[in-house]
Amino acid sequence: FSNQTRAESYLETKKSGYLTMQSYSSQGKLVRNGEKNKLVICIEGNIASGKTTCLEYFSKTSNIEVLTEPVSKWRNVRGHNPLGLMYQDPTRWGITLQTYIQLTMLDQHLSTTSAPIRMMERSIYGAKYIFVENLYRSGKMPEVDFAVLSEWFEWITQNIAIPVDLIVYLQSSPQICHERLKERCREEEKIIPLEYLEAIHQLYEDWLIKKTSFNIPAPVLVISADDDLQKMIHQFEENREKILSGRNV
Ligand SMILES: Nc1ncnc2c1ncn2[C@@H]1O[C@H](COP(=O)(O)OP(=O)(O)O)[C@@H](O)[C@H]1O
Ligand SMILES: O=c1ccn([C@H]2C[C@H](O)[C@@H](COP(=O)(O)O)O2)c(=O)[nH]1
Repeated sequence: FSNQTRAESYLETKKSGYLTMQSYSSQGKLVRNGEKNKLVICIEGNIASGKTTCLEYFSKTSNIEVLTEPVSKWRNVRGHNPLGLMYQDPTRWGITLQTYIQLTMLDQHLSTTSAPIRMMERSIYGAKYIFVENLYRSGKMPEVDFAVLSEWFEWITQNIAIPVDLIVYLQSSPQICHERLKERCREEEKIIPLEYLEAIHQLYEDWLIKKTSFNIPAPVLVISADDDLQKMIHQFEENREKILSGRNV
């Protein structure tokens, strides 16, 4: 079998219509059915930087489908709470949470939408390059767990097309995020110290501003996110054209 024939015969058997091999995938990756011409915008940023608030604002625009992070799944998978477990004991449960997050993010990237524009909260890339990386670098993820997660990530990104047209980076100071996080008062996050948000911030800056750490899958539009809600809405409006055209120029 050539790659294409093998994939097609597998998918014929699967009969899900979810993924298919199509000729326009020049790299021979599996691609989503019927999603070729749709724009994908990912909103990245620290915890409590205002991503959900941004998505909620744009959800009122017609022709946009908004996909918030499936945090409810991360807090309850068949009666278990991997998010809470990870914060209690990151060394033991980091891989459990991040494996599940990788799966749910992939599922969101591959889901089909009727709208021509899809706006997603974070991405499979952010989960790996920021959160997995942070667990590993801080010594809280054993090397074998990091290796297994990395193998999974590389297989997925090398074999499945996960197109992103624009990354909107909500750049915020860790202190402001910490204040907002405390106000939001999500039970599992009560133990998050400022240092954790500072580490996440640094990884985001290295990835999307300094561009020194990992591959960036799309152009980046930076929006300063420390302002109050009124000013944020003003900034969203100022950047509306760029965001919805999927271009940062
Ligand atoms: N610009 C803002 N100014 C003040 N509070 C904000 C602002 N944006 C969001 N919030 C509040 O901060 C908390 C975190 O915002 P949220 O949108 O949930 O962040 P994220 O999705 O990035 O974790 C929420 O309680 C939200 O109402
Ligand atoms: O890959 C990931 C993504 C997110 N998380 C954690 C961080 C927060 O506690 C929640 C939700 O993130 P928000 O930024 O508030 O949307 O999930 C993680 O540990 N790993």
